[in-house]
Amino acid sequence: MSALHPIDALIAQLPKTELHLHIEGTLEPELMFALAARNGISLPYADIASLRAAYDFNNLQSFLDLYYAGAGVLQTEQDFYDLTWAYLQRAQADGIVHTEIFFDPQTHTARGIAFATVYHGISRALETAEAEWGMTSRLIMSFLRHLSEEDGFAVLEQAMPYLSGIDGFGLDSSEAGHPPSKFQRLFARCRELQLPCVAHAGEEGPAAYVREALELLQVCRIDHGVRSLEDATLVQRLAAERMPLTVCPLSNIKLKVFADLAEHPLRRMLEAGLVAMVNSDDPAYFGGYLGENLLACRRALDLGADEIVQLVRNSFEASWLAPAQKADWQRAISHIVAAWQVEQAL
Ligand SMILES: Nc1ncnc2[nH]cnc12
Ligand SMILES: [Zn+2]
Repeated sequence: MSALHPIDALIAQLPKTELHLHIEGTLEPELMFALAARNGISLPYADIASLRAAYDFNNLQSFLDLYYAGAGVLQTEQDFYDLTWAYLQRAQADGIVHTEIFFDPQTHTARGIAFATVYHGISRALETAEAEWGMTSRLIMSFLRHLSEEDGFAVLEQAMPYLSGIDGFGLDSSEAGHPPSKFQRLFARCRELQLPCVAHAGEEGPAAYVREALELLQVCRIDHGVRSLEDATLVQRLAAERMPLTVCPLSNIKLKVFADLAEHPLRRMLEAGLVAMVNSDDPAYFGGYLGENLLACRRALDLGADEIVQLVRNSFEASWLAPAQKADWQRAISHIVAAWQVEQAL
């Protein structure tokens, strides 16, 4: 067996935060089958291997079709708890100390599941992780952009009793043909509620959608944003504003945004001064959680320790942790890097 690469050892030791994770995208095939059995639902796959074999996507939409169908096994509050708890256990094993997760309530309310069922299941797991391990989290309610703005207003109304446990709003699902401008009034309402907004933009859609997300939705982070690189003026602006871009490398490869990880622009994004960091998006479908994304990028792009540390630091900077907590984690990173450097010098 070959020895662990020294930078991979550093990746394992660093405290990490994840800012772009769809909880429904953490539904592993094993849990999907277990919940289907528990709820008397039959899946159109003979077994786990044939389900996994279907995870061969051509683009975002081919993934979303499977992802929304898979979420159909989530019925009860306990199901949402079990889903979230399974992710949190993996996150803890991955060295994640803080996570900001998306949930897509419309995926569930459209099937007759109450908003409260979804919300309480997820929040109870997040509270348990904080009580048991001190893992902090934020919960981001995301609107489905393939649905109408009116539909978004309707789910926002259902969310109102739970707003104290919701930390921000997002925009996801099929990007092409559903520009941020479609949700300008909805996001204006979200901002009136004094909560931060983020949006998927520039994943499959053009750089112009990133501009719209900034200008029309006034987001404080761009999810993905990789196609921003097609517009040099936009890149300069994103860098000057220190606008975070929550990049998801393995997701981009599985959804064929880039042909190969070696062609991924992550390194170029850092070189351009962008506040980019690595996230897992829908790890059960894309073949890797956060640590695996970092390891795969390190290998494919030959990232050095400085770049890995920059990505991890960017993630804490862009998080919604309080400034004092961010400073504590940045100090912790400095200590770990210093100890790692001493070890390397021996
Ligand atoms: N990568 C992605 N892009 C857009 N919507 C999503 N919903 C879950 N994953 C997504
Ligand atoms: Zn996403």
